[in-house]
Amino acid sequence: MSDSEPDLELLELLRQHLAGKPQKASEPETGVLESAEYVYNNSIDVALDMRSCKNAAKAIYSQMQIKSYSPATWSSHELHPHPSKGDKPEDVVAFIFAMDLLNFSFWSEKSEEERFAIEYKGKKWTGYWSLVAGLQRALEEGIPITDPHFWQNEDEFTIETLRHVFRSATSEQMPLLQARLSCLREAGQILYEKYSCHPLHLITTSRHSAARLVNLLSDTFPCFNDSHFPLDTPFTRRKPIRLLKRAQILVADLWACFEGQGPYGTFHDIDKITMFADYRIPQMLNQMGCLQYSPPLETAIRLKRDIPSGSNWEIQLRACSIWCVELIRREIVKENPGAKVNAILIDFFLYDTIKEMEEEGSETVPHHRTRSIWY
Ligand SMILES: Nc1nc2c(c(CN[C@H]3C=C[C@H](O)[C@@H]3O)cn2[C@@H]2O[C@H](COP(=O)(O)O)[C@@H](O)[C@H]2O)c(=O)[nH]1
Repeated sequence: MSDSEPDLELLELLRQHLAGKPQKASEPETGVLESAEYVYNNSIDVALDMRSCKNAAKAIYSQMQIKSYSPATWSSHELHPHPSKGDKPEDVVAFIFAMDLLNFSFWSEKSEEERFAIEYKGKKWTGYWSLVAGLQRALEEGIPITDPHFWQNEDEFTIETLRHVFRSATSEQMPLLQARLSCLREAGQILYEKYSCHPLHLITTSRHSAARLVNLLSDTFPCFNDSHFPLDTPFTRRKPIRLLKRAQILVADLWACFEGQGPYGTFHDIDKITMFADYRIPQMLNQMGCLQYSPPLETAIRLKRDIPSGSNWEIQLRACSIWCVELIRREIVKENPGAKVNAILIDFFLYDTIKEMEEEGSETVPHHRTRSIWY
């Protein structure tokens, strides 16, 4: 956490101490939506087309209804663990924590046949699903890849172990393998020091607040702290731009997996979670006409040029996408009072839809190329 940011937990404790009695401390906020709106209001390379957003809201909501999108959609994916599939809840929590520590940067410039892929259950899995398949396969092979004790064991858990866990069915290896090892090592050390070596204790510390858990993750684990002071940028604000993609998707995965219930899925403020700023949703929003690029940015994306992590373009792409999904969400709720829709379910729908389009080969503009551990 940067020095200029107040420690929300400390502020809460201070308030209660000064009051001499526990009082309802102000509910924590993640600051992501505020960051997104700020960047949107200062963007010159990314804009939102309001008519397309309005049309998208109608189309998205009707499709979500037809496909009955709900938190249960999460466990319907064959690779995701779930108590109904015989997995112990505590093991599911450990799986989701390990998965979202590593849930980044699977894109490849190779062809569909040559790109990094994991063979599991008789299928070749690519992208995000290669991560899930690799973790499931490792567990079946008796490698405790979701156990923070194992992550700290420098003799047993080496780069070779991780290479084996994510061994590819093609000549291309999983990207950023060393960075993934560092994420697990760091998280294992911090969990050991502060949370009795299990992510369960992080969740109980958050007292069923999604925002507090997101802040806890980004304040405690540097590899979850997806905040940036944009580089060459007109943004003059003092505070970092908070996007917190993997911290937020971790909370969302817990909420969706446990369907908003029980000790690990109940979050009274789950609607504070925004869309997860990755490389797929901006692509889908652009495909729907909602997100518009300046000519130089459009050219860079179409030519698949590297767009550096933390750069002005990249921050605008990700933050404006968060704001775009927020406007779509507001439009859906305005047109359908009482609709059971939040940014998480809209996001899940958009991700699944762009993946179907990728499968059908109907993407028209590529996703942007940024190689980073943040998404
Ligand atoms: N915003 C957003 N980003 C998501 C997901 C998911 C998968 N979530 C599942 C859970 C419930 C849903 O129904 C999904 O089936 C992965 N990603 C991100 O995308 C990138 C991987 O892309 P590709 O290489 O093409 O697979 C990478 O940054 C990864 O972190 C999502 O839902 N939303």
